[in-house]
Amino acid sequence: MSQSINLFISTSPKFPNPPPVKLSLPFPAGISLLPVSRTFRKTFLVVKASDNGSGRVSSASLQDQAISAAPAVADPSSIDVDAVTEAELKENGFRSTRRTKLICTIGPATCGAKQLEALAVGGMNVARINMCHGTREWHREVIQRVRNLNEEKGYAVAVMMDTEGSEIHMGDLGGASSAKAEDGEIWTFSVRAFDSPLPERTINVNYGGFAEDVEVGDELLVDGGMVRFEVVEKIGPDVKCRCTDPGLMLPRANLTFWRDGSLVRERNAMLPTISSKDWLDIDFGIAEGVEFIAISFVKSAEVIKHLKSYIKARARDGDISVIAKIESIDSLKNLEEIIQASDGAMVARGDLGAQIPLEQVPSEQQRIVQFCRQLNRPVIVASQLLESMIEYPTPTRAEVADVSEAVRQRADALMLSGESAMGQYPEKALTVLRSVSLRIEKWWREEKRHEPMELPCIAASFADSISEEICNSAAKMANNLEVDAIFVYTKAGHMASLLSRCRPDCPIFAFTTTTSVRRRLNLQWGLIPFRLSFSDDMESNLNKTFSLLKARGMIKSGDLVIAVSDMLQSIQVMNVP
Ligand SMILES: Nc1ncnc2c1ncn2[C@@H]1O[C@H](COP(=O)(O)OP(=O)(O)O)[C@@H](O)[C@H]1O
Ligand SMILES: C=C(OP(=O)(O)O)C(=O)O
Ligand SMILES: [K+]
Ligand SMILES: [Mg+2]
Repeated sequence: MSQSINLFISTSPKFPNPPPVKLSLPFPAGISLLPVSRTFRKTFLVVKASDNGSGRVSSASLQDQAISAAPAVADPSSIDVDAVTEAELKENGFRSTRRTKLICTIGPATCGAKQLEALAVGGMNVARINMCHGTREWHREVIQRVRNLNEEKGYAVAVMMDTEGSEIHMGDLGGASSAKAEDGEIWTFSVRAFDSPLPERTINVNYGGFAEDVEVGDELLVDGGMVRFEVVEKIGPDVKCRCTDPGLMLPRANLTFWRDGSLVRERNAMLPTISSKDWLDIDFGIAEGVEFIAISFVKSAEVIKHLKSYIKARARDGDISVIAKIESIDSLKNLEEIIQASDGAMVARGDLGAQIPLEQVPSEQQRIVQFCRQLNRPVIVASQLLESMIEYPTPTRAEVADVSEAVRQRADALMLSGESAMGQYPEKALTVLRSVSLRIEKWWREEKRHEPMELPCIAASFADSISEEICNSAAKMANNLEVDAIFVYTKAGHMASLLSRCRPDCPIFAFTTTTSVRRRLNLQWGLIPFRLSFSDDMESNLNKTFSLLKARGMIKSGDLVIAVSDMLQSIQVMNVP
């Protein structure tokens, strides 16, 4: 197999960032590589083109040879960054890179290789698969396509698997894509197992205790109120309901029932957070090496601890981060301990809005986002951000305002659900998230409108305290000195997340040694993750990074950089040579 490489031919051993020259391996006759014994001894070689007639001595960086070679295996002498980040840095410079991360739920509208690539180009940082829908085989193929994209194009798109959870929901409508309920119609909600096709106006309910638990007069809400019914009669396993608010019901839509204005949840509160099906899905996620597992309807910290120990005993290499979905009254009650126990949280506004009054959702969102940042846990704002774009090519003004508010709160990530899974305009929706994020971030940065946030000390040990202080100080210095970027060399990603927590004005270039940590960091605010092999010698790490990034036009001489690392307790401020 012939490998193509980029060589940077130059007349100066100081490597002044010349345009790359493409060569194929093996080298043509007459070209050889020799080490240079100067500052860049470890990374630079001289190319002697003895047959070019000029007798010119040229420099090349060995690291850069891997640039256009397939980056499938982590080459110790290269740096992994994707084309989109690279182009963004080149065109717009550091300051204007996007800080808010974007998650797309993958469904029938976006599961093809081409569509996934379009989302990656459009700025998708994390692909979410929702185990409520589709088969494991289907999800496996999606994961494989995302992995191929990463390997072939250098992206660091992480995969988040979201469990079904065991709240009450409808069945799959016997294969229909939706069902329309009209005002006054009588529908049967039943726990019986039917052969398909289902009898007319019949809905399967997944929770065996449903018919026993509901009472005549209860109000039944589909998807938090998209459609409403009133229970009129119970006949064994069948519950007859009259439609009071007509609308479209989607397969597996969530069901809640209300009595005298309050959510009834005594009995279904006994349902396990992680069902037997969820455990199988979790095994699947572990086997597929997903980066994140999001747990639906978390009620307490216990279940998170339980899952984390399960993952620790099973996951092959490294961690899978556990994200707690805050979408129930119980999760709000136990918020602090749930977030402490988790590696991140999601404000799952869809189901949350079905359990608490809608007008309480915005203040809960703000509380969860702030709390996560204080505890240094990445936080995702999810559901209905651009709901109208499932059908229309432009968002409503209200949706843009909602996205802006989440960006202004400086949540780590925004998530698309139906907009990208089954909507008409997945790429357009992603573009809206991207452009609104960029615009609002710029506005708040330029006008220094961010409210400062007290960040409590969270370190569990003295060593952790040192890291935390270094990151807090480095971020403050970065703002005061108006540096172009913070560089962090981090093996497990801890220092990178501590810097992200400070939400500095400049981007954070996070260099890490493994592709899996690189992908995990891609969920966090302001981090631009690179994979790079580095040593304990900061001097050589910096030289190596500068030459690699300069060679690709991502930084230039004179740029002001602050560097920290989890190997060395120091803060360095320097201009790129
Ligand atoms: N893997 C999939 N296969 C088929 N449809 C999907 C899939 N993932 C998502 N969808 C569709 O996209 C909609 C929105 O996705 P999401 O918000 O994740 O699910 P839900 O509506 O169940 O909470 C779903 O209702 C479903 O119609
Ligand atoms: C994100 C959510 O969960 P799901 O889409 O799995 O219902 C939500 O309820 O907002
Ligand atoms: K789910
Ligand atoms: Mg939900």
